[in-house]
Amino acid sequence: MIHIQQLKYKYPKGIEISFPDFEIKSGEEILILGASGCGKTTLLHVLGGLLPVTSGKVIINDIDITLLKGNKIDQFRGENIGVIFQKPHFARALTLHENLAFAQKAAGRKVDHKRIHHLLDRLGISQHIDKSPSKMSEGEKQRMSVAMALINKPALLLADEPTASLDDEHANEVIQLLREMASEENSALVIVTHDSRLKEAFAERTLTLSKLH
Ligand SMILES: Nc1ncnc2c1ncn2[C@@H]1O[C@H](COP(=O)(O)OP(=O)(O)OP(=O)(O)O)[C@@H](O)[C@H]1O
Repeated sequence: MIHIQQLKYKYPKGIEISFPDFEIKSGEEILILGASGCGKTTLLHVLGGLLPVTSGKVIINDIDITLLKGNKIDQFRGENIGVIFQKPHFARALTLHENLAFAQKAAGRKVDHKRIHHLLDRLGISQHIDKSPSKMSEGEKQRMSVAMALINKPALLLADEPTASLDDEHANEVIQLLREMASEENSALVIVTHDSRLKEAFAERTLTLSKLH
Protein backbone atom coordinates (compact mmCIF):
# COMPACT_ATOMS: atom_id res chain seq x y z
CA MET A 1 0.00 0.00 0.00
CA ILE A 2 1.25 3.48 -0.92
CA HIS A 3 0.11 6.63 0.92
CA ILE A 4 1.00 10.18 -0.09
CA GLN A 5 0.24 12.73 2.59
CA GLN A 6 0.57 16.53 2.59
CA LEU A 7 3.53 16.44 0.29
CA LYS A 8 5.44 19.62 -0.52
CA TYR A 9 8.66 20.20 -2.40
CA LYS A 10 10.58 23.46 -2.69
CA TYR A 11 13.31 23.98 -5.23
CA PRO A 12 16.37 25.71 -3.79
CA LYS A 13 15.80 29.37 -4.72
CA GLY A 14 12.64 28.26 -6.55
CA ILE A 15 8.94 27.73 -6.09
CA GLU A 16 7.25 25.41 -3.60
CA ILE A 17 4.88 22.81 -5.04
CA SER A 18 2.11 21.15 -2.97
CA PHE A 19 0.77 17.80 -4.15
CA PRO A 20 -2.67 16.30 -3.47
CA ASP A 21 -2.97 13.32 -1.11
CA PHE A 22 -3.65 9.91 -2.62
CA GLU A 23 -3.25 6.22 -1.91
CA ILE A 24 -2.86 3.12 -4.05
CA LYS A 25 -3.16 -0.54 -3.12
CA SER A 26 -0.83 -3.24 -4.43
CA GLY A 27 -1.79 -4.24 -7.95
CA GLU A 28 -3.83 -1.02 -8.42
CA GLU A 29 -3.07 2.06 -10.47
CA ILE A 30 -3.33 5.81 -10.72
CA LEU A 31 -2.85 8.24 -13.59
CA ILE A 32 -1.33 11.59 -12.64
CA LEU A 33 -2.22 14.06 -15.32
CA GLY A 34 -0.97 17.60 -15.67
CA ALA A 35 0.01 20.28 -18.12
CA SER A 36 3.62 21.15 -18.75
CA GLY A 37 5.33 22.74 -15.74
CA CYS A 38 2.76 21.72 -13.12
CA GLY A 39 5.17 19.43 -11.26
CA LYS A 40 4.80 15.94 -12.73
CA THR A 41 8.50 15.19 -13.00
CA THR A 42 9.09 16.65 -9.55
CA LEU A 43 6.39 14.36 -8.10
CA LEU A 44 7.84 11.33 -9.88
CA HIS A 45 11.28 12.09 -8.43
CA VAL A 46 9.86 12.61 -4.94
CA LEU A 47 7.93 9.30 -5.13
CA GLY A 48 11.08 7.56 -6.29
CA GLY A 49 13.09 8.96 -3.37
CA LEU A 50 15.27 10.90 -5.80
CA LEU A 51 14.41 14.34 -4.34
CA PRO A 52 14.08 15.18 -0.63
CA VAL A 53 10.69 16.66 0.34
CA THR A 54 10.14 19.90 2.25
CA SER A 55 7.32 18.28 4.24
CA GLY A 56 4.83 15.45 4.09
CA LYS A 57 5.04 11.67 3.83
CA VAL A 58 5.56 9.05 1.14
CA ILE A 59 4.67 5.76 2.83
CA ILE A 60 5.52 2.60 0.94
CA ASN A 61 4.77 -0.70 2.70
CA ASP A 62 4.57 1.07 6.10
CA ILE A 63 7.89 2.88 5.65
CA ASP A 64 7.99 6.66 5.25
CA ILE A 65 10.72 6.97 2.62
CA THR A 66 11.11 10.71 3.24
CA LEU A 67 12.88 9.74 6.50
CA LEU A 68 15.45 7.49 4.78
CA LYS A 69 18.82 9.09 4.07
CA GLY A 70 21.98 8.23 2.10
CA ASN A 71 22.50 4.53 1.39
CA LYS A 72 19.21 3.60 3.04
CA ILE A 73 17.06 5.35 0.43
CA ASP A 74 19.20 3.94 -2.40
CA GLN A 75 18.82 0.43 -0.99
CA PHE A 76 15.08 0.89 -0.43
CA ARG A 77 14.63 2.16 -3.99
CA GLY A 78 16.55 -0.78 -5.44
CA GLU A 79 14.37 -3.25 -3.58
CA ASN A 80 10.96 -1.57 -3.67
CA ILE A 81 10.64 1.00 -6.44
CA GLY A 82 10.86 0.44 -10.20
CA VAL A 83 11.09 3.46 -12.48
CA ILE A 84 10.39 3.48 -16.22
CA PHE A 85 12.08 6.67 -17.37
CA GLN A 86 11.17 8.39 -20.64
CA LYS A 87 14.54 7.49 -22.08
CA PRO A 88 15.80 3.93 -21.49
CA HIS A 89 18.45 3.51 -18.79
CA PHE A 90 20.53 0.45 -19.57
CA ALA A 91 24.15 -0.35 -20.27
CA ARG A 92 24.75 -0.70 -23.99
CA ALA A 93 27.89 -2.74 -23.41
CA LEU A 94 25.90 -5.44 -21.58
CA THR A 95 23.35 -7.92 -22.95
CA LEU A 96 19.73 -7.93 -21.76
CA HIS A 97 20.53 -10.82 -19.42
CA GLU A 98 23.59 -9.02 -18.03
CA ASN A 99 21.64 -5.77 -17.54
CA LEU A 100 18.92 -7.56 -15.57
CA ALA A 101 21.45 -9.59 -13.56
CA PHE A 102 23.28 -6.35 -12.73
CA ALA A 103 20.03 -4.75 -11.52
CA GLN A 104 19.45 -7.72 -9.20
CA LYS A 105 22.99 -7.56 -7.81
CA ALA A 106 22.77 -3.76 -7.36
CA ALA A 107 19.71 -4.35 -5.13
CA GLY A 108 21.79 -6.77 -3.01
CA ARG A 109 20.11 -9.87 -4.42
CA LYS A 110 21.39 -13.06 -5.96
CA VAL A 111 21.07 -13.36 -9.71
CA ASP A 112 17.80 -15.19 -10.37
CA HIS A 113 18.05 -16.60 -13.91
CA LYS A 114 14.52 -18.00 -13.76
CA ARG A 115 13.12 -14.57 -12.99
CA ILE A 116 15.11 -12.99 -15.85
CA HIS A 117 13.84 -15.60 -18.32
CA HIS A 118 10.26 -15.30 -17.02
CA LEU A 119 10.15 -11.52 -17.51
CA LEU A 120 11.79 -11.53 -20.93
CA ASP A 121 9.42 -14.30 -22.07
CA ARG A 122 6.41 -12.50 -20.66
CA LEU A 123 7.42 -9.27 -22.39
CA GLY A 124 8.05 -11.06 -25.70
CA ILE A 125 11.74 -10.15 -26.01
CA SER A 126 13.45 -13.37 -24.88
CA GLN A 127 14.91 -13.87 -28.38
CA HIS A 128 17.17 -10.86 -27.64
CA ILE A 129 18.46 -12.15 -24.28
CA ASP A 130 22.10 -12.28 -25.38
CA LYS A 131 22.06 -9.08 -27.45
CA SER A 132 22.87 -5.52 -26.51
CA PRO A 133 19.72 -3.43 -25.92
CA SER A 134 21.08 -0.97 -28.47
CA LYS A 135 20.30 -3.54 -31.20
CA MET A 136 16.58 -3.61 -30.42
CA SER A 137 13.69 -1.56 -31.85
CA GLU A 138 12.26 1.36 -29.82
CA GLY A 139 9.22 -0.73 -28.82
CA GLU A 140 11.46 -3.60 -27.69
CA LYS A 141 13.63 -1.15 -25.71
CA GLN A 142 10.52 0.10 -23.95
CA ARG A 143 9.63 -3.51 -23.04
CA MET A 144 13.16 -3.96 -21.72
CA SER A 145 12.68 -0.81 -19.60
CA VAL A 146 9.59 -2.48 -18.12
CA ALA A 147 11.63 -5.64 -17.38
CA MET A 148 14.37 -3.56 -15.70
CA ALA A 149 11.82 -1.73 -13.55
CA LEU A 150 10.10 -4.96 -12.48
CA ILE A 151 13.10 -7.24 -12.02
CA ASN A 152 13.21 -6.83 -8.22
CA LYS A 153 9.42 -7.15 -7.76
CA PRO A 154 8.88 -3.53 -6.68
CA ALA A 155 5.95 -2.49 -4.48
CA LEU A 156 5.74 0.69 -6.57
CA LEU A 157 6.14 0.97 -10.34
CA LEU A 158 6.55 4.54 -11.64
CA ALA A 159 6.22 5.35 -15.35
CA ASP A 160 7.23 8.75 -16.72
CA GLU A 161 5.28 9.77 -19.85
CA PRO A 162 5.20 6.21 -21.25
CA THR A 163 3.06 7.21 -24.25
CA ALA A 164 4.87 10.41 -25.24
CA SER A 165 5.37 10.45 -29.01
CA LEU A 166 3.36 7.24 -29.61
CA ASP A 167 0.35 7.02 -31.95
CA ASP A 168 -3.02 5.94 -30.50
CA GLU A 169 -2.55 2.25 -31.26
CA HIS A 170 0.91 1.99 -29.71
CA ALA A 171 -0.10 4.18 -26.76
CA ASN A 172 -2.95 1.76 -25.99
CA GLU A 173 -0.64 -1.25 -26.28
CA VAL A 174 1.90 0.23 -23.88
CA ILE A 175 -0.74 1.17 -21.31
CA GLN A 176 -2.33 -2.26 -21.50
CA LEU A 177 1.06 -3.89 -21.03
CA LEU A 178 1.90 -1.71 -18.01
CA ARG A 179 -1.46 -2.44 -16.40
CA GLU A 180 -1.20 -6.19 -16.99
CA MET A 181 2.37 -6.38 -15.72
CA ALA A 182 1.72 -4.26 -12.61
CA SER A 183 -1.31 -6.36 -11.78
CA GLU A 184 0.53 -9.69 -12.36
CA GLU A 185 3.47 -8.55 -10.25
CA ASN A 186 1.21 -7.01 -7.57
CA SER A 187 2.95 -3.63 -7.91
CA ALA A 188 1.12 -0.32 -7.42
CA LEU A 189 1.34 1.54 -10.74
CA VAL A 190 1.73 5.33 -11.00
CA ILE A 191 1.75 6.83 -14.49
CA VAL A 192 2.77 10.48 -14.73
CA THR A 193 1.75 12.15 -17.99
CA HIS A 194 0.45 15.15 -19.90
CA ASP A 195 -1.27 12.76 -22.37
CA SER A 196 -4.98 13.46 -21.90
CA ARG A 197 -5.83 10.55 -24.26
CA LEU A 198 -5.24 8.29 -21.25
CA LYS A 199 -7.88 9.95 -19.10
CA GLU A 200 -10.71 7.81 -20.40
CA ALA A 201 -8.92 4.52 -19.72
CA PHE A 202 -8.24 5.55 -16.12
CA ALA A 203 -11.61 7.27 -15.59
CA GLU A 204 -11.92 6.94 -11.81
CA ARG A 205 -8.24 6.61 -11.13
CA THR A 206 -7.03 9.94 -12.50
CA LEU A 207 -5.54 12.72 -10.40
CA THR A 208 -5.15 16.02 -12.21
CA LEU A 209 -2.42 18.33 -10.95
CA SER A 210 -3.37 21.99 -11.05
CA LYS A 211 -1.32 24.66 -12.80
CA LEU A 212 1.22 26.45 -10.65
CA HIS A 213 1.04 29.86 -12.31
N1 LIG B 1 15.80 22.99 -10.74
C1 LIG B 1 14.73 23.80 -10.64
N2 LIG B 1 14.83 24.97 -9.93
C2 LIG B 1 13.75 25.76 -9.78
N3 LIG B 1 12.53 25.51 -10.31
C3 LIG B 1 12.39 24.38 -11.02
C4 LIG B 1 13.47 23.45 -11.23
N4 LIG B 1 13.03 22.42 -12.00
C5 LIG B 1 11.72 22.67 -12.25
N5 LIG B 1 11.34 23.84 -11.68
C6 LIG B 1 10.00 24.44 -11.74
O1 LIG B 1 9.11 23.60 -11.04
C7 LIG B 1 7.88 23.47 -11.75
C8 LIG B 1 7.56 21.99 -12.00
O2 LIG B 1 8.55 21.43 -12.86
P1 LIG B 1 8.41 19.93 -13.40
O3 LIG B 1 9.60 19.65 -14.24
O4 LIG B 1 8.14 19.01 -12.26
O5 LIG B 1 7.09 20.05 -14.30
P2 LIG B 1 6.43 19.01 -15.30
O6 LIG B 1 4.97 19.00 -15.01
O7 LIG B 1 7.12 17.69 -15.24
O8 LIG B 1 6.70 19.70 -16.71
P3 LIG B 1 6.94 19.04 -18.17
O9 LIG B 1 5.70 18.26 -18.51
O10 LIG B 1 7.10 20.27 -19.04
O11 LIG B 1 8.19 18.21 -18.10
C9 LIG B 1 8.01 24.29 -13.02
O12 LIG B 1 7.35 25.52 -12.82
C10 LIG B 1 9.51 24.48 -13.18
O13 LIG B 1 9.77 25.74 -13.78
